[in-house]
Amino acid sequence: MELQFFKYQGTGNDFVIIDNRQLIFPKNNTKLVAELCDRRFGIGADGLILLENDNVSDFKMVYYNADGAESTMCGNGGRCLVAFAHYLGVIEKHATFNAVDGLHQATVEGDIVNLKMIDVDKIHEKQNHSFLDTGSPHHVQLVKELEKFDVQKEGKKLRYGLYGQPGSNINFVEQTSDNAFDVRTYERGVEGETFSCGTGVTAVALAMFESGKTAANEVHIHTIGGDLTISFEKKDDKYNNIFLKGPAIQVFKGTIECSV
Ligand SMILES: N[C@@H](CCC[C@H](N)C(=O)O)C(=O)O
Repeated sequence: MELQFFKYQGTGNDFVIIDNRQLIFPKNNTKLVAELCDRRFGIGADGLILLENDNVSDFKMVYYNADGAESTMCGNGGRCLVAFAHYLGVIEKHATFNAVDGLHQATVEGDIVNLKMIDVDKIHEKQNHSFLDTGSPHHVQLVKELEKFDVQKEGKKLRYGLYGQPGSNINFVEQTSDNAFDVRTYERGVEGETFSCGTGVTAVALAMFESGKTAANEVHIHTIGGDLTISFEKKDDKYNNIFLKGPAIQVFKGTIECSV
């Protein structure tokens, strides 16, 4: 079978995207998803996303990690899918779409996609880290000398050691100013460091606000792959109107022969 695909990246978090409105993609074929995401034997990506029709919104997002398993929400992937929907003409400037964690709204302006994330009502504050769910589970930990930090080794240890199954994504953070942080993320399902993680930087912004490290409700995050801005409101101990904003770019498109 010849499959048409598109490759997108959002601050270096990269995705294979497939227009599955005609339900052409074999959705239970974990091996195929992993092969397409393989950086040596496939197209190469941190994850694969299907754009599908939806009854109540502009489209539906189906997200798979690079290991081939369907997973929870992907913030950068959501932003890339909005850019793809815009490219296809499915949406104009505004979008409402359904994802595994519920309905999301987004706007597109040039290469910039601003995506509304789910509300967050619980942040677990521990001795040296926080844990919260921003659509996907995230461990947030401040470290010194982030640039030199062994994200792969320490991330893997915590991902399995502290969280077992189903595990968690692990974010290591260094504060750079009143309202800015550098972040490096170990992503479960990729089982390694990615260049950026959208639900991860969202978790960092909220955790840093909750613990008093910042008083700003617009936080700037620098990742290996680029810069993202997170804005939010806190009302009655609950975070709402959370937005994740940054670039989402089509890198290339093509076709690939695959056995299904
Ligand atoms: N890169 C994503 C997060 C993708 C999901 C994650 N790997 C998981 O399985 O929890 C993002 O931008 O949010």
